[in-house]
Amino acid sequence: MASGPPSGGGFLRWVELTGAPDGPPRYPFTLPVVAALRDAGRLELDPAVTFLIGDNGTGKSTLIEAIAVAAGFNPEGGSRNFRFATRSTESPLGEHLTLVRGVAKPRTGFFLRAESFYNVATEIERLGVFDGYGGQSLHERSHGESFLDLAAHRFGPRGLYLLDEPEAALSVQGCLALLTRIRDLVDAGSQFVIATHSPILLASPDARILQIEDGGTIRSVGYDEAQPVEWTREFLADPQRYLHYLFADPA
Ligand SMILES: Nc1ncnc2c1ncn2[C@@H]1O[C@H](COP(=O)(O)OP(=O)(O)OP(=O)(O)O)[C@@H](O)[C@H]1O
Repeated sequence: MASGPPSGGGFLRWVELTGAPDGPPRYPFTLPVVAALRDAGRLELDPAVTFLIGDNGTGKSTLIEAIAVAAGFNPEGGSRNFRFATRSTESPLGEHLTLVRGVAKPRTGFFLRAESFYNVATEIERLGVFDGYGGQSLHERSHGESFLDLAAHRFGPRGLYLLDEPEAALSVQGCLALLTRIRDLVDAGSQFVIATHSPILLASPDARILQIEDGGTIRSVGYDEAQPVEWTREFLADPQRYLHYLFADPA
């Protein structure tokens, strides 16, 4: 591991929303977070690690997919060389985003979507490129093992990594392993943008945490005020009290 503070890659500096398709507004241009992005003018990214957090349905996947498409990744995930499509459901948001890039270019990169990772594993099998992924078909590994294989073997220095809920398959130990791997890759000049609900991943040192709030506003928050951290802490401090209220018969 390198000494000193993590530097990150700084490949993507910020994201701007420029325009919208003609005609009546449709998904994703109807999402409050998209309107908030337009009003804000730009979404500043950290040179090392940026998290997107927010409740279910606030638009984190939509945003990260659009950033991935604008950065040249396959909307279903994979490296920039992947061009397979099992079902075209990507939104047109990526075509309307402008990515303002830093001076350095990433040497490699990957877009990981937990929900379509099965299709990425199938594509890796079809291409027969197991060596870069730990030497074994990812279909022969558990869901969590395959995510960790990917991070350990396919992710490398000076990479741009866009991850959508990578914790979906991971145990607490798995999240801690990924946290360590992210830290090492940041020290080796990589940049991450990660949509997550995981209070463990959010502990990534010096990360920028962008929280999508009610009404779609995007606010930069500290670790302790990040919703997944605050609410998980409150629940774990007294689970019985929460269950009492949750299961109470409505009066
Ligand atoms: N292809 C689509 N067509 C229409 N609406 C969509 C489409 N995909 C997503 N949506 C809607 O857009 C909203 C944001 O979805 P998105 O998946 O981006 O949320 P999210 O913040 O990633 O949620 P989660 O935390 O549950 O993964 C949701 O209300 C969803 O129903």
